[in-house]
Amino acid sequence: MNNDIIRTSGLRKHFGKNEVLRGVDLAIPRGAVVGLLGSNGAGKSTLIKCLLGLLKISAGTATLMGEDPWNLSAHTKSRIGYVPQVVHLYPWMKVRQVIEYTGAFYANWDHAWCRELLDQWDLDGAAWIRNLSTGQLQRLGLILGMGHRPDLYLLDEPAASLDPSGRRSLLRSLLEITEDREHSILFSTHITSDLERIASHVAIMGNGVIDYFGELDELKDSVKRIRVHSPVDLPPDFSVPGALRTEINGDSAIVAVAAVNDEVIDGIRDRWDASVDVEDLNLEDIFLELHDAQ
Ligand SMILES: Nc1ncnc2c1ncn2[C@@H]1O[C@H](COP(=O)(O)OP(=O)(O)OP(=O)(O)O)[C@@H](O)[C@H]1O
Repeated sequence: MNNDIIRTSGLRKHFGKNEVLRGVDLAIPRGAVVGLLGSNGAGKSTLIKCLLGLLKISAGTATLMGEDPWNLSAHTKSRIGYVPQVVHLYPWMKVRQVIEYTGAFYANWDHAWCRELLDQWDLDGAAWIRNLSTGQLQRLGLILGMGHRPDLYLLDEPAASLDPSGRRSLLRSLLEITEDREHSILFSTHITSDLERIASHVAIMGNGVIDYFGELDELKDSVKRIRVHSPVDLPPDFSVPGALRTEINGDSAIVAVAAVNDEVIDGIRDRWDASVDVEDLNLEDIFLELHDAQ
């Protein structure tokens, strides 16, 4: 039996003529914390919904905890925690009431933990849902999606409406949850600094496919910016193997490279008699370089 909590192969989803997912291949190991990056409209929410069985895939295959998402067993459903991008709740209920109402659907609801999260996330249990701000609603949505202590968390932009202190509390809770390397998280986000703090893996989506999936550290080790200074002007066709983007300015060049290694650096030094400096990039820069290179 393989250890992947989520697996897709050639997963496609179209809405009428609009093909949003165009062959997604993904294998997420159990215990991974995966940050899903992609531009607006790239298909992140659609992928999460397909994995949950909220949308039926058009072609290809997918498994979640070894089951077909469209026919998940009740047991597997009870092990998933989903928090949608937009949280809709009953406006006539109070915060504590909606937590108790939701908890009643689960045999293993952790009431004590929910009280702790309410406290940590500064939510008033006596407040009316209709009076909550967008960020407070998102905090409550997270508690409702997590209260049954799921094994797999699918979080669609969980921090989008949170203020810095809310984001920090959420990240702390997610770090605690995943400490044991048994729980898995797939979360979409545009906030790369959050991703860098908690993710073990990164998936980058573009044009309905996964352009990159791998360990965060590996990605950061391989994509670099190099600065080349040559004694002579560099020609317009100056190129470096694996270059994502090249900016030439007389005798110097700045190049973003997908897979930097000693061979690449030595090759430039020998060919151009140039000095080469290698700079680390943060995840946001890496995402933009990979995105712009498409
Ligand atoms: N139910 C639907 N019917 C028709 N089109 C849809 C439906 N759901 C999503 N789409 C389309 O699929 C595309 C991808 O949307 P999706 O919400 O998955 O993107 P996303 O990567 O999550 O974007 P964002 O970062 O803006 O949240 C969009 O063009 C959207 O209009």
